[in-house]
Amino acid sequence: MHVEAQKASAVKLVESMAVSGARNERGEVRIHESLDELSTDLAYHIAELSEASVKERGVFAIALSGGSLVGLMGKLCEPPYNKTVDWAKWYIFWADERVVAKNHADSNYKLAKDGLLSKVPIVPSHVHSINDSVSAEEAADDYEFGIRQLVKTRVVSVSEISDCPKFDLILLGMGPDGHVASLFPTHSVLNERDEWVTFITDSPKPPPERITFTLPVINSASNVAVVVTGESKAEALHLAIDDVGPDGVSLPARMVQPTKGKLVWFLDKPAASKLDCSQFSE
Ligand SMILES: O=C(O)[C@H](O)[C@@H](O)[C@H](O)[C@H](O)COP(=O)(O)O
Repeated sequence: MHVEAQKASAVKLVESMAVSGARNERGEVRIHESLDELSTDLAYHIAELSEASVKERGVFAIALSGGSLVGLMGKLCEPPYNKTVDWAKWYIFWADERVVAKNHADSNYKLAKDGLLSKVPIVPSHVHSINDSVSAEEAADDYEFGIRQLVKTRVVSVSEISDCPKFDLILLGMGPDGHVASLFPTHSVLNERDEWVTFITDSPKPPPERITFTLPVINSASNVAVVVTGESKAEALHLAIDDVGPDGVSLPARMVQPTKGKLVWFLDKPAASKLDCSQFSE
């Protein structure tokens, strides 16, 4: 099938899906019938944002996370997106990374390389992975320095309201405890306001040493997509999205509140099972 025809049939497929899309002040919530539909919708969303960003800025600066997210992005490697996405304009970053060697099974870089980056024509010099041969603290400093250089050359734009980089898209997963990136509940890094990238050495989810974007950077992005699947996340998702008063305030996922950017939650039904859908408007 011709690429344009493939693109048109991808649009039709997404339009025909029974995704319940709704919004409250926590952003747009898209609940999917199956993981297959979620993956289809996610690939479509990312491809659309890439196209818009390349048109506007000539580049697409995207930050990934670890966990199940990369597997759920798999449809980007298939038609039509493997051909229609302008891969040469992509610049890849990590919203968080485990401080391990790049060939280690725990490496978020390795996960993305094996599952996505090696399957599409990304320019190798556009892949901004961490320096894995130094301490977590040095790796965080080094990563922030690298981003500062790319802000100067406008590969990453800068927020008009905070002194922060403005990524075109930051993709996050969420743990059953409500953590996003490597920002875990009650951890002091949740209060970090000065650094763009910080580090932890006591992650409750192994491995312990990690670097992570700080909340000001996440909340300065043009777009944030949080991808959450499975029943084990249902309670945390309820606290992150519903109007739960003070119960939710300290949950990292609830602190994801882009100042000017767009927030979209990609959920499957089990993850969304405890949401109070009466709060949403179409
Ligand atoms: O490196 C990491 O550990 C992550 O970036 C982390 O924040 C992950 O996204 C969530 O823990 C969700 O992971 P799952 O989707 O696999 O549950």
